Amino acid sequence: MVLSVALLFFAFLFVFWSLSYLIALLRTKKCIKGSMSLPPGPWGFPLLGHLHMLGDLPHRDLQKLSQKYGPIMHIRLGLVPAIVVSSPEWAELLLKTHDLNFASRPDIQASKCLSRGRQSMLFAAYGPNWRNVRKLCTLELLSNSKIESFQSMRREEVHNFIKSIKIAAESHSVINLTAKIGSLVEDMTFIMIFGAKDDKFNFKPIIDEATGIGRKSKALSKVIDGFFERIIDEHVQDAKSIQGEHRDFIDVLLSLMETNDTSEQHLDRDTIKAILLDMLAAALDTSTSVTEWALSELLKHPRVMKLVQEELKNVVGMDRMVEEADMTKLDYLNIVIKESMRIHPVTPFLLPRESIEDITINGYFMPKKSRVLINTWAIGKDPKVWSSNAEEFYPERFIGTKIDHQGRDFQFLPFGSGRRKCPGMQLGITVVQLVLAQMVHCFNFELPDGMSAEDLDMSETFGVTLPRTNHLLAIPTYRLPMTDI
Ligand code: HEM
Repeated sequence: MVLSVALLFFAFLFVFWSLSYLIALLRTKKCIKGSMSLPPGPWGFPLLGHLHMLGDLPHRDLQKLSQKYGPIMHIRLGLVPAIVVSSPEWAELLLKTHDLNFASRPDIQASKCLSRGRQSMLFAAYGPNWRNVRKLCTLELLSNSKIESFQSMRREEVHNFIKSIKIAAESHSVINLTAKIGSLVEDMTFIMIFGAKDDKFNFKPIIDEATGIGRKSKALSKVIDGFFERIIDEHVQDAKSIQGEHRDFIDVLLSLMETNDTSEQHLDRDTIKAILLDMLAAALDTSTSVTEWALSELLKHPRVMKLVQEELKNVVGMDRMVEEADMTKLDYLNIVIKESMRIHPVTPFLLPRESIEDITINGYFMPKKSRVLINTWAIGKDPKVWSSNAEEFYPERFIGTKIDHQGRDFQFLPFGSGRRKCPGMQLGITVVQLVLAQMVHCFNFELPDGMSAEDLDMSETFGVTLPRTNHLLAIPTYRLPMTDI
């Protein structure tokens, strides 16, 4: 009996294996017959595809493969066809010339946890729903004037953050800078979205679930839903007393729901909750990761740190703290942030895209519903693009170039490009510039246990974002003459 069940199982597996192999083969043959071929790529197993070639750091594995097979590759992630792009030229073809065809997102585990079943933006399929939510968020939540309206909140939070580090610095303590920055970004994000930072909810497990690290949990979704419901109810209650004032994102969304003047978008409580969850997921780890990497590079490169501090001394002076208005004058700090994002892109493949229709570009056939991975990490390290010192942290490479982060320069895409480009770019950059500038202006940093700059570990861990594997630890010393901050 046991034997026949086992036999049946293996027979089923064999038939399934053969069928999927045949389908893949027929599809490839059909392309070749029509004088189109799939982009080059390594030979893969029928069911597994090329998954066995991807380890803990798939952006590095795919970079190596692209050195052999070229800047456009075809691989399979199990049965899912995937197109891997590793050059600015191909990135431009997919994200600009044929942007519409590659503007969708696949239906993956992350989209079930975040974007609440694809109702919102981050992992939504391309279509009217995504377009409407994106328009609403861009105009009502992430516009320059909205970001500006939270300036005094950011100022106060960053001041308190500096004060707390200054107190720890008095006892020459080792500070966990990663945790500190993470908690500051979290506080500012919570205040902007929910109006308060004291009633925080730990969203980490749902992000872990989205990335496949955590366990699936219906109970967790219920708890988060309960948290959102309670906060929204409190805002509805408060609405009478604040008389049209918009203190945070929830106030804005509720007033739009009430007036229903959002043209095509019918805004209901479920969509509001989906938007809130997307905003949290997109804002928390991204700005933290960019800031911790930029600070790590500064600690690893004292020459560059010295130049940033000199610029701050000249532009801001030593008798006051940095203000957001100073940022346009901090040219060197800005190229330091660019250089850090080139070497440590927050999302090494952008967010996964999915092609909408079959398409042939430059003779290569790309089937519809292909996963599209733009390996910005590999593009950032390519000596053909960035010269032989591509691996080196050298901010001066940006001097005299017009390369910026807007998504028009395809060798540098920290916020993506095209229709799905990051709508929170301005907010993200504002937060990173302010936090980094303030920390470096107010403190000198020493590595713990007499560690030298060269010995600072720069390992990364792959997930939705690419943070440091080990938290950044350092001993700060307050460097401004003014004592009262
Ligand atoms: C420095 C910080 C940030 C970085 C480096 C960053 C980077 C990115 C990248 C690479 C993408 C994918 C783009 C693509 O597929 O072409 C993205 C998408 C997105 N980001 Fe950001 N981001 C940051 C901060 C933020 C913030 C603060 C918000 C909002 C509060 C935000 C909201 C979003 C959303 C909603 C999407 C999905 C857009 C869509 O699919 O239409 N991001 N971000």
